[in-house]
Amino acid sequence: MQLWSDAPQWLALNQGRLLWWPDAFAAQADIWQTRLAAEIPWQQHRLTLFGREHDEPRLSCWMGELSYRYSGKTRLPEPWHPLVRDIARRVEAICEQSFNGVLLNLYRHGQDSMGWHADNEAALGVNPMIASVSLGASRRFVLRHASGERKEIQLNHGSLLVMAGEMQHHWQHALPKMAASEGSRINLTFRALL
Ligand SMILES: O=C(O)CCC(=O)C(=O)O
Ligand SMILES: [Fe+2]
Repeated sequence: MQLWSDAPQWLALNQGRLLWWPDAFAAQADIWQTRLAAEIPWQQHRLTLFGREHDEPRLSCWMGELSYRYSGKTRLPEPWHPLVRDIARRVEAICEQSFNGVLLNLYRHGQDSMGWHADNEAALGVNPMIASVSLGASRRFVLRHASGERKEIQLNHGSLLVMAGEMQHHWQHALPKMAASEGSRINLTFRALL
């Protein structure tokens, strides 16, 4: 599924919906990427897989007003960075929804990734809206429904993707590994915690 347009459009999914706007922040994307790469306090977190600890294959930073518990760990929030707060306000205006936290991810190269998961923590509420801004290297975002149905979106520099409706109950998503030579990518996923 690859759609190009200069206006946001809602894509109806089986049990969920997506807002996809490839050019949402095309004009600001370069400067945002440069500043966030340099100014965010990026952290290397560890994850436990089959009883063994590993570095997560990306750097990240949880920012906002509340602690966030996911994957069995509690993350204390970094205070809002002024630029991230500015991006949040723009995303809120498009989504007509307010957000009180954002998970920032830094994929340093193509071998950094995120495995299959749903953003379904209880703290996000029943049918959360999650708004994702992508900066830098274009990466494949893959979705799979419980029935086996799959979708794929190429998350390009400056794009906005919003997941909404009941999709976190029925779909998982992932950012697969690619060639190591891929450039770096920053992703911001805005969330509203209860
Ligand atoms: O990097 C992405 O586009 C996906 C990030 C994601 O799914 C998450 O942070 O929960
Ligand atoms: Fe996610």
